[in-house]
Amino acid sequence: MSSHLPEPAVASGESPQRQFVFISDGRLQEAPTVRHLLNFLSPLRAETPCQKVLERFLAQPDLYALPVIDKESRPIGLVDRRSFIEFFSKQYSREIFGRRAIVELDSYDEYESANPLIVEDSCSVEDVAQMIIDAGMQHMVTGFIVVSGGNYLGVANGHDLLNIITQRKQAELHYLAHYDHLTGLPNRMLLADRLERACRDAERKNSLVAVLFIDIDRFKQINDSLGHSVGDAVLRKVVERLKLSARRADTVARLGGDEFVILMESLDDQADVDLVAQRVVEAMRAPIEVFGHSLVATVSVGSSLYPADDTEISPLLAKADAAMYEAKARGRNGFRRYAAGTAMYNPARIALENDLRKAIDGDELVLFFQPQVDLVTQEIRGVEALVRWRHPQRGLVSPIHFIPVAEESGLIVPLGNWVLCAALHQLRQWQMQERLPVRVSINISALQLRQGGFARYLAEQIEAYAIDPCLIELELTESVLMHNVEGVLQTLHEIKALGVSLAIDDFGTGFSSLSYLRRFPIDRLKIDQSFVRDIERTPTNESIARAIVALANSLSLDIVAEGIETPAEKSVLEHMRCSEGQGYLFAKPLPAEEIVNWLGVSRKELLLSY
Ligand SMILES: Nc1nc2c(ncn2[C@@H]2O[C@@H]3COP(=O)(O)O[C@H]4[C@@H](O)[C@H](n5cnc6c(=O)[nH]c(N)nc65)O[C@@H]4COP(=O)(O)O[C@H]3[C@H]2O)c(=O)[nH]1
Repeated sequence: MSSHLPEPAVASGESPQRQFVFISDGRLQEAPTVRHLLNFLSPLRAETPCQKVLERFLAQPDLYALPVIDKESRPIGLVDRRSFIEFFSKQYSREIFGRRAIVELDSYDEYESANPLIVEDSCSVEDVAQMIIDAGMQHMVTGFIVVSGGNYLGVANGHDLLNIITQRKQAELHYLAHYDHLTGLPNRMLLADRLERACRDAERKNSLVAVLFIDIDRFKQINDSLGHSVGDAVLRKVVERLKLSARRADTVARLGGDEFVILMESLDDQADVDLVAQRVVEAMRAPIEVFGHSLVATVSVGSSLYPADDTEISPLLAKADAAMYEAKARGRNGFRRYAAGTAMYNPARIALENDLRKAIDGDELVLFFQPQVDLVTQEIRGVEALVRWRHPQRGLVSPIHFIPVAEESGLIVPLGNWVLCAALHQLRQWQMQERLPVRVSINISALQLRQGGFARYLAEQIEAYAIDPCLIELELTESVLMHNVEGVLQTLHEIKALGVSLAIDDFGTGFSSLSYLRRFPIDRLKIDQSFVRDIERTPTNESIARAIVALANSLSLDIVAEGIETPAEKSVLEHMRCSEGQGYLFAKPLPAEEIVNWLGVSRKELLLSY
């Protein structure tokens, strides 16, 4: 190792953090190593004359740094373009030092070389990301040297590293959002997606799609009497048998609890559905052996058919569910097809839907507001309106429980309209009291936006409540932008023309191309709270949040980080120049009157505490 070039930081692949898995399309893969990022770059040798180094930099303007190796091909340093060129730009330096070897340079004060990072090719990308964050991010720009057994292989650059980490994180989030943890089966969300695609295909090909709804008979008894671990083991065994009963191309999904669906695509004949349903019922008759117990877990199965029974996704599932209930009512352990006379019977769900309908018409819904604050000054910049349901029996119900029911039943449209009007009404109150002249963000669901005339409805409400439109922001999820692009684009332009701004909620979780950001008239990105959680000790979260902030800056978009719970999370985001934040650290969602108090009292405390 030369004494002239800086001491490199060498990282081996033996780090204990290497158990990461790469998840794509539901399959587990090995964690990628830096070998995936390798670019060959012919290195310099310690004795290379300075003039030659300068010539290489001039010939390749996109090189940030050049690696230096010794006679045994071991990296000994890195020549940083900026400091080297700055040094050489002085005419006298070129003349005096042009023919000297690079190793002789560091006796001169002007020359400062970058401290290189050298990593073994077996090192995981997560470990390298952590090292780069620990070292202060400069290697994101200069890149790092990759070695094998200490010998020079090539270099890798920070952009490729960030890309691969972002992709992995998105794949992990996609997996968590679309697959069931216990069984590894597609979950309700992925099923809905596949069902929608299958129906579109069927329409083109003039074929059929079937939904088999499967529920384990008396599963609750197994769980209650033998415990959850036995229950879980039974569920896994049931899944094995369902997979064996289904055709190869069918999707077996878990809706939750003991409910499963088999989605059968590209069918020509209802008889195929009956066959698979019978196979499922038969397959469950043999006892299941778990933890020394021999249990029989029979199932009830109901089916519905696209397009004969329904052409919409939710009713199609509901009809298969209703047929399954009929099979249960007829003594369980059997199969029923949906028919026109089948009672649409799912008591819990129907009760919730009915209650929600009444809640929208009555006065059980309330809006809470959560502050969005400037991370540097702690000034309030806006509030997000979040709906709550004060149920007479169940108490305060979280939107997590009733928004999905509202979406599936179409009740989200009247509910969303109620939220919009209530938020504008509140904004008007604050304006009149000269209390809170801040932006109010309102969540808008895809179905609402796709209703014809949404922009007109919005304009009418803005006029009715006499609100300055620049105080209104609509929050959309990435998925809203993915379907019917032209129609959505037009509506968004109409909304923007009113002077209302638009934000993308839960940004980064949508698994979508970023190119739409340029196409759609978006004003703000909200970094999803999953990237904010423990950001100070989770390198992937930090890299992604940093990438989102950089992306927002480069497209001149505003940015808010969601779900900030700790001073450490806030501090990391503040340092990466994320301008605004929202989260329990500042305030939980609060009723309208408490927000005003919060402004008066808590903000002073906030100012003192950070
Ligand atoms: N763990 C943690 N959570 C935090 C923190 N700060 C805020 N949150 C919660 O994160 C959620 C943020 O809202 P969202 O992403 O729009 O997610 C919302 C939104 O998708 C939906 N939602 C709520 N209100 C409406 C509405 O009026 N219309 C529509 N369409 N959806 C709504 O329900 C979701 C859940 O709402 P909430 O339960 O109010 O949950 C809120 C909020 O209470 C924090 O520091 N830590």
